Amino acid sequence: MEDQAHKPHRKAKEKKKPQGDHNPKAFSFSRPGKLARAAARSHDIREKRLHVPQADRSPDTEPPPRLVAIVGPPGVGKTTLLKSLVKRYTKETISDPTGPITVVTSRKQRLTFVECPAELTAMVDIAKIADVVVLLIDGNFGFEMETMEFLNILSATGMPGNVFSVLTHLDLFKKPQHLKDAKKTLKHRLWSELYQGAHLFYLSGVINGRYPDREIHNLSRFLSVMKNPRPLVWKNSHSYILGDSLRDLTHPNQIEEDAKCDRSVAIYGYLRGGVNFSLENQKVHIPGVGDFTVKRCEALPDPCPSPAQQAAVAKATGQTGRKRLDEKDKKMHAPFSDRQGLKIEGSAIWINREKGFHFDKDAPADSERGLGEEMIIGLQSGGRVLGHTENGLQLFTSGDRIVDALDDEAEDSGRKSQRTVRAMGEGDGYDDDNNDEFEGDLSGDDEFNSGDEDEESDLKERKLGRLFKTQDEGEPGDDLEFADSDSDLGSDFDSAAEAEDDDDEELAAKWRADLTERAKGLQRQTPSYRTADLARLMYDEQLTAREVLERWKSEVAEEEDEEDIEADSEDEFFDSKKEDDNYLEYTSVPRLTSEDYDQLAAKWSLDDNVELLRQRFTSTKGRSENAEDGFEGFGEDGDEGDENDEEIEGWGDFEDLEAGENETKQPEEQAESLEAERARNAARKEELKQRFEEEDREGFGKEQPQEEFGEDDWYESQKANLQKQIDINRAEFEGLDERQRLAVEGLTAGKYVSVILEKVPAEFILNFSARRPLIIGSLTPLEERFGFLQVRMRKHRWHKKILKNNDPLIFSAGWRRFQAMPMLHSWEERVRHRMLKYSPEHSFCYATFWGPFIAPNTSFTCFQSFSSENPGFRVAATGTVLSVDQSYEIVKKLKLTVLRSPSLKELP
Ligand SMILES: Nc1nc2c(ncn2[C@@H]2O[C@H](COP(=O)(O)OP(=O)(O)OP(=O)(O)O)[C@@H](O)[C@H]2O)c(=O)[nH]1
Repeated sequence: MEDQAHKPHRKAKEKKKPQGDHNPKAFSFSRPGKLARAAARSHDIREKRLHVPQADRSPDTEPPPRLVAIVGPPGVGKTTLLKSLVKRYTKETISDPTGPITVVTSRKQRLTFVECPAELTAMVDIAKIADVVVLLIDGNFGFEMETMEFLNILSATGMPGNVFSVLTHLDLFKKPQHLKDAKKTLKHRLWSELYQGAHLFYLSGVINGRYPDREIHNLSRFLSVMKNPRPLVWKNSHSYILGDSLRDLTHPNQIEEDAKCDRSVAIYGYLRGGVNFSLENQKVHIPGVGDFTVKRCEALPDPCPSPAQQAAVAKATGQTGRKRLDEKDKKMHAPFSDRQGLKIEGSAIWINREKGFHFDKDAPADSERGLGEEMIIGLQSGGRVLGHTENGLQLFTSGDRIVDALDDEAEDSGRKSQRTVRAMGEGDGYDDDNNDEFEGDLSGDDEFNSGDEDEESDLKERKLGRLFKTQDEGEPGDDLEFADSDSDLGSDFDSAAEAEDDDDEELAAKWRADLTERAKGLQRQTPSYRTADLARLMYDEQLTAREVLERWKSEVAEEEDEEDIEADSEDEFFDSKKEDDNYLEYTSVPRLTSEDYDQLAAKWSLDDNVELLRQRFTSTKGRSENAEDGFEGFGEDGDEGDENDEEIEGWGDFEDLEAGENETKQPEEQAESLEAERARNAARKEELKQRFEEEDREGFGKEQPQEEFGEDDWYESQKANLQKQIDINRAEFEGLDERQRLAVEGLTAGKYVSVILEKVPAEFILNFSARRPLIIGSLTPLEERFGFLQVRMRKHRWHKKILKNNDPLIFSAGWRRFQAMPMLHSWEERVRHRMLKYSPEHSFCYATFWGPFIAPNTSFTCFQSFSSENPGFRVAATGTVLSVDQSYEIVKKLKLTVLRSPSLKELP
């Protein structure tokens, strides 16, 4: 056979030779858009972490229970939710929860629930202390004024890390589609108020006076597992207590003699916040009551310890503790509340169900029993508590028997119809027809057509926007109106308010008269020294030394003003006052007499001296030949010469002058004093060196390697530094015994304490209601003083009225709520503050008022009235404190501010 002809092999494809350095496809992305988004997101997440590092002030021991505030409009279901949550955590039923209720929720965690009444004062106070906010919204009605007010107060005072919103009354929707729509709209509205993705829970219907267990379980899981949010600056720099019980310690005889006598009061509660609380003489403020000095503060045993805490105690004392959080471990502390028929007053009468008192009720009847035991057995007969007796309870012999006192609650299955809400005031732009229509829509009226887009959008608009309708037209616009004279203030504002204005004018005039006196007094006491002004004047070549000092102390103001300003009595307000003999010791500026001025003038007239002084500030060229002087920082370049000596001499002279010595010295004397000065400096340097060496032994002064930090490393290193300081502080206290430590360090957060206050007005006790939060907030030394505060504030866009200059406003700043009359002004051309007649409509303005000091950068909210009869949005303005001082300059007339320049030119 002939060889079979094979099909020839196909020629292999020639491989493409790589043409460039790399394959461009290998380095491209399949979906660049997605990648960009992913990169942006991971960058965002990284950036989020980078807050200004904050010292972790959480206590070493058990932290205080987290404070969960339940907030919402009246009748929205706050009490129902509180009861449901307490039942969920403790398996106990509280018929009338009042005041803070602390419950153990897990092995290490406890929560304190507090219901915030729908009063503005309570909402303002609670916003300052809440760690977690549960915001109740009637899903059937929509957002109400209280909800929006509270959210705005929260954002102004500092939003806590966790705000959970809960929609109630959802069972009142008849059609599922309406329910779905309402949920969706409310969710989006809430997200725009809080943040995208804010948690929203739904509670539908009330069974036996509580919300359905499954839904409560869901909410409670979130409450239990939430993370520790970043503490707010205000809370981290103050300590505070939310009082959960109160006792009047005043002797009964004293009250009998005079019912209105000042009381001694003990308030109990968990200590919270970032700073320690002194055992004695701690200055505190109770919102709504006033400032007090704590007589004594004592740490008490924790009435509601967490299982972990109990286990730790058991371990320390040698007893074996339980490992699991079983039913018996579930605890509650609610002294103000009525628990299962037993009212507990104060912490003195404390009955613990598990461990309070044990007796055998089945013991033979003839066995000896105390009176208390017999009463309890009587109550317990048949296993029923008061109100559960079959025959009912008869209070008076002739009275009816109350049989179903508690049955109402058991059968409470919620409302059958939509709840009525706070009515809007007249003129808010809604007629009744609209309201009716709206209610009908929401409660599932048959006419509602979910498919009709127009109507749907109408629903949304009405539901969300009806309470916050834009202001009427014709209100003053954005243009700023300046106050040119007193008569301008209020003259052309509102004809309807004219009569009121007249009164205001009178009051304002009176107030201003007082103010002038006060300002004078203050000016005399504590002149305001601003270093920025001093620096500006010092470098003004046209001024002599004397003029600089005088100007700085504002002495020239009076002379110049006399020429330029009309002789208006009120203008005295802007005059600076000459310094007086009441020169307070705490001023940091040396006192100079007129003799000193002459000496200084003589000295400064020499060009050399001026030049030398200039060098001091503008170059590092200085002395260095005498390293033993201890002034190494001034010059490293080794320039030697007489000039430097003179320079030092010059400073020596200045110091001598302070001591009152004559400036004109003989050269020998000068040389001598120079030697003495050097010797002194050498001694000081030696002492410093020794001190450093001592610290060096502990590794403090060691040469720190100059590290190059990356972005993250730098952040971490700052945090590590803070932690190091905390560790040093802790180590410092560790050597002390317990009592000493308490006396020096004070009580740390997490302790259950009693605070004893004296001279508390009787009205506090007489009008006390456990439903309102009782807060004790510590004050820093600055916050005890009064003076002028300069703030930047903005009228809230939902507040209907614009704010008028000098009109009283209620401020909520720090712990305090106080009324003040802010003088509104603008910061013109960065040179002067000029008074305004009214607040600008949509932008910030400045305001200055007399009030209690507060640290700059603290934010505040303002209200015209707290009254709930006041329809509309009550938050009038929000802002931040810029500075505090004893006097400020605000000009009223433009003339005042331009006049100075010609007089400056005349100066030599
Ligand atoms: N149908 C229905 N009724 C509810 C719902 N939530 C609460 N209620 C009822 O509304 C009434 C008022 O509830 P509360 O819990 O007392 O409301 P509150 O917010 O504590 O009221 P104030 O303390 O007066 O501010 C009670 O009768 C509840 O049964 C709900 O989701 N659906």
